[in-house]
Amino acid sequence: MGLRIQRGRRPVAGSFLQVPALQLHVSKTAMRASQKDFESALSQVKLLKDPGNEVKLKLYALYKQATEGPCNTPKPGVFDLINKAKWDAWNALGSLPKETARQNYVDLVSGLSSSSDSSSQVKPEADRKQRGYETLVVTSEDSITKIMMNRPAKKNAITTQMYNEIMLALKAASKDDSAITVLTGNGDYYSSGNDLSNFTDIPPEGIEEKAKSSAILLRDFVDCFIDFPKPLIAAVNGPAVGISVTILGLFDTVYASSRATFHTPFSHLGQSPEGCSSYTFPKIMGPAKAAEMLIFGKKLTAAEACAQGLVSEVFPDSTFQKEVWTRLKAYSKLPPNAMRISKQVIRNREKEKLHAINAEESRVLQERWLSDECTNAVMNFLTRKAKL
Ligand SMILES: CCCCCCCCCCC/C=C/C(=O)SCCNC(=O)CCNC(=O)[C@H](O)C(C)(C)COP(=O)(O)OP(=O)(O)OC[C@H]1O[C@@H](n2cnc3c(N)ncnc32)[C@H](O)[C@@H]1OP(=O)(O)O
Repeated sequence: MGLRIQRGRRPVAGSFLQVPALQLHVSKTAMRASQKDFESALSQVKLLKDPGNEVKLKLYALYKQATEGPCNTPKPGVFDLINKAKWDAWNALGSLPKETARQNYVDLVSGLSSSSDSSSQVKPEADRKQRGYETLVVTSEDSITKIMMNRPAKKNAITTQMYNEIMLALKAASKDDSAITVLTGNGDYYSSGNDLSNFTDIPPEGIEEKAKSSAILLRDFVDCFIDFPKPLIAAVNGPAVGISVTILGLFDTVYASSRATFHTPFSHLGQSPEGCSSYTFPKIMGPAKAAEMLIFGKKLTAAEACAQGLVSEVFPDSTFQKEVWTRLKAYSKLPPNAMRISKQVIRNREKEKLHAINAEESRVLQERWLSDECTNAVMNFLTRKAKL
């Protein structure tokens, strides 16, 4: 039997970041005295830049308290992470009077507006930042588009939202005027791979439907790397796990910090290889070394990954950023059309094959996600019984 995490209510689409108070409408039960202020705060909040999940939870809780009074809905199940966090925040307000909650909401929004006004006097660096991404920081400078995974507190685990944002960023980078594109991570990890809480966001249609849509997402995600037309470089700033490792076989160059490790523990997770690694890894490092990684989950150091051809060059961690960016700035000055055409010559004859492999790996994984082996491994992580 597959993972059957029941959700009390229909899950909010996507991640919590897309959801909360920002989209709520004014309820008829809002208080008369400062209804205008409250309505104006509700409009204002939609214009603010993302205040972060913690503040959004506060806004959500105050809104609910102001419009409905004390928390009056059943506590969501333990795996219904998003709704449980929202419920906890609302419930924590206890019997706070509606009027006070409304006033607190207005005060909170007003505080956020003034801090966002002062930060809107942007520095030049902020200008280069592309807006609209919540899980990434995307910048374009010196003919380089840099896509940085930006969930450092979660080791840059890849949520559904992050998969979608990476696809958007790659599509934009393929059309912008940069010569090369770089993927990297913020914080101590490059990425811990698929965010295992993706398994808890089960729609009312059930786990099979979730597995089906996830296989489509995975396939589309990997297709973007297969089709990316410009030189694509990974700057692996720290440990890399799962899909963040497998897709490296689709990059043109991989630079690693001496602190990086490369780990694909698919069997441990009851899963199977993706990112075309079932084809690229044996080709890069030979079938025996690839099997140790992909079947037995052997973790490679940066030096080992370099010796086996997955990594182009390893830099000491202390000078990693400086050395890599100096190198990349030099490369980005090369004639962009020549680089793009060279990439096509190197990669194009494999493209059709890679798409077929991606489709097959995604199909196999769709079944794996419904297996007991996978269910148990994910549950063990989510209930804090196991880590890699
Ligand atoms: C029905 C099917 C739906 C599936 C949808 C799938 C979509 C496509 C999937 C494509 C296939 C991809 C496969 C993979 O990538 S497999 C690899 C998955 N990754 C892992 O198993 C890593 C799990 N994490 C860990 O083992 C440890 O966190 C780690 C060793 C990485 C770091 O340990 P450390 O002790 O240093 O740090 P913490 O564990 O305290 O981590 C800090 C916080 O970050 C959270 N975290 C880290 N990694 C993940 C993750 N991958 N998923 C979810 N959360 C993660 C961790 O829980 C901590 O959070 P808190 O501070 O809130 O406790």
